[in-house]
Amino acid sequence: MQTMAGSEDQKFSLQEVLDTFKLCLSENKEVYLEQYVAGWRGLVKFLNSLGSVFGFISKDAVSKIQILVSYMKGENASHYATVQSMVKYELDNNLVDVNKKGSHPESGCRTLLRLHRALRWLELFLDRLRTSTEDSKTSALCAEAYNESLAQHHPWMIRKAAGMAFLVLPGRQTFFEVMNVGPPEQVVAKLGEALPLISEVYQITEDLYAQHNLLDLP
Ligand SMILES: CCCCCCCCCCCCC/C=C/[C@@H](O)[C@H](COP(=O)(O)O)NC(=O)CCCCCCCCCCCCCCC
Repeated sequence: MQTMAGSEDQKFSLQEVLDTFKLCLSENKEVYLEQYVAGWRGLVKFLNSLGSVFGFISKDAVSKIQILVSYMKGENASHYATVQSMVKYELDNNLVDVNKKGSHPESGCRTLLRLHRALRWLELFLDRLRTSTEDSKTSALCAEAYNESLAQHHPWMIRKAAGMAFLVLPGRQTFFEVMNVGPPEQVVAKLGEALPLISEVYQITEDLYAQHNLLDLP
């Protein structure tokens, strides 16, 4: 049963997500897995607060978060401190299916890649929200961001389902309210603060994956 504290816990705040992405990078620009995952947990909260139509999306995100957490808590936990150490460890030990699915269908590398691609969608979507006007349609902003990013990795069925979910997104005003940061000007300012952080985490991961030829992991 859901307790009061439990439902409080479910409340999204953009600030909280911003904070976790801030804490994501180490001094030498490695990406801490724990904070990365925490950032996604916050985003999933947001998605859940928008209603059950988005359940199939948040379910997939949660299952990927869980896979990563199980590595982070597993016997090789020390190798799963940062994205960099995870990539090195899994590659050095042949724990990644590189060309087609085989004995490691749920490697940390391929799992994180799915979230990484979704982070690009987030970056594009938040930037559109930030520069949107009162009469902008969130569904259109979301669809544009999706088509430019994640959609290219999704089969037709998923694209169709995603497109239908976007249509029932709340309007800009409600959307901004759910972010819990105050009036629209403040939301826009917060988004301006969050975006460079998200972009940096995205770019560092992208470069790392490119360097190791991991951008097309099955
Ligand atoms: C606010 C609107 C939210 C719209 C979310 C846009 C993303 C649409 C993604 C549709 C994914 C459908 C579910 C299935 C996906 C998987 O097939 C597919 C491939 O995985 P596989 O290789 O293991 O099979 N998975 C993925 O691509 C990972 C998708 C992860 C999506 C996470 C989305 C979280 C959204 C958080 C919204 C936060 C908004 C914040 C505003 C302040």
